[in-house]
Amino acid sequence: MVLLKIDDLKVHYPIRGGVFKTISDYIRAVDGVSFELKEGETYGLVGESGSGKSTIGKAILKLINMTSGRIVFNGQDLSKFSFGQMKPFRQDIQMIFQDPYSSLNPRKRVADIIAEPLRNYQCLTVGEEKKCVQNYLDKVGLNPDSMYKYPHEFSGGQRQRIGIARALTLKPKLIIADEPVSALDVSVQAQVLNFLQDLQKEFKLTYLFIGHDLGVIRHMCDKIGVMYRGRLVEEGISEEIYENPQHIYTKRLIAAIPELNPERRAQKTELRKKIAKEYEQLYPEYFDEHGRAYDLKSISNTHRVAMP
Ligand SMILES: Nc1ncnc2c1ncn2[C@@H]1O[C@H](COP(=O)(O)OP(=O)(O)OP(=O)(O)O)[C@@H](O)[C@H]1O
Repeated sequence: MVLLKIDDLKVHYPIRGGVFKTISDYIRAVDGVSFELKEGETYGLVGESGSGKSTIGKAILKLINMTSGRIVFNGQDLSKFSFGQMKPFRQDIQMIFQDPYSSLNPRKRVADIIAEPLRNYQCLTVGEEKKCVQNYLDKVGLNPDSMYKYPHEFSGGQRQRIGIARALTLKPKLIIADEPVSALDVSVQAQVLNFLQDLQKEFKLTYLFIGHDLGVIRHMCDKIGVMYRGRLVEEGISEEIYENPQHIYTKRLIAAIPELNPERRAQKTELRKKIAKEYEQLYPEYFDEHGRAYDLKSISNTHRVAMP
């Protein structure tokens, strides 16, 4: 069964510009993206920084307003609802954020951080709430007695587990994991990824997994959608995308994965150079006069459209 269907989603952010510094332009952060996500599946959205991945996650939760398109979750068209009307659906859709250092309120104890969603949606007694928090701490592999500690008393990986526990308390159907391991040490990344897979089986979760590391995405996802400058340029079964990439940007992503085998390393470096050249020829407007690629987040000129 299809749990989430995104249909021709557009999110254009107004930006200030022009002589009078009024809002005159838009950044087409997401520009006509469609894909669907089946129950129990993990769908990976991959793409370079600024390609619009997080914007899709935020639009699903109505944290930002979409410009046009449809987002259908569990048979309900979310695009019709206001931020307030989304409340019942927020139980079913939770988000895990990229940075475990800034996504947890440093002034709140872990018990309050994890219990916050419960307090918004359920009326539990103090005892029930405590039991629930301890249960979820245990589920994410943390000591239940640590519920009275503050976030700074935990490591990055442990903090991400606290964020995961918070996301799980309302028993969601869909979890949007926005680069959940990119801020973590490589040694901790694998632990958290495997742990997310275990939770998926236990809680029958569906993941929309956002990332830019194709190695991680391949490990986690059944299907991959490759985002490029606000558009979905390629989509397919993970292995197929990996074995036979079609779009030049997907080829670049795959060529960027480090090669451990010393014999194949030289081959890969050559391939990387060849693809870089092909890319530059296809998109000369994305490079400066020295052949350096522009940073998408800082210029975004290619996203701009004049206001009608
Ligand atoms: N609130 C905002 N106002 C204006 N522009 C924004 C806003 N948020 C994002 N953008 C722009 O929209 C584009 C897409 O941003 P987004 O954060 O969705 O990309 P991303 O692929 O998730 O990047 P990253 O991997 O770095 O998180 C970028 O050009 C960004 O600068």
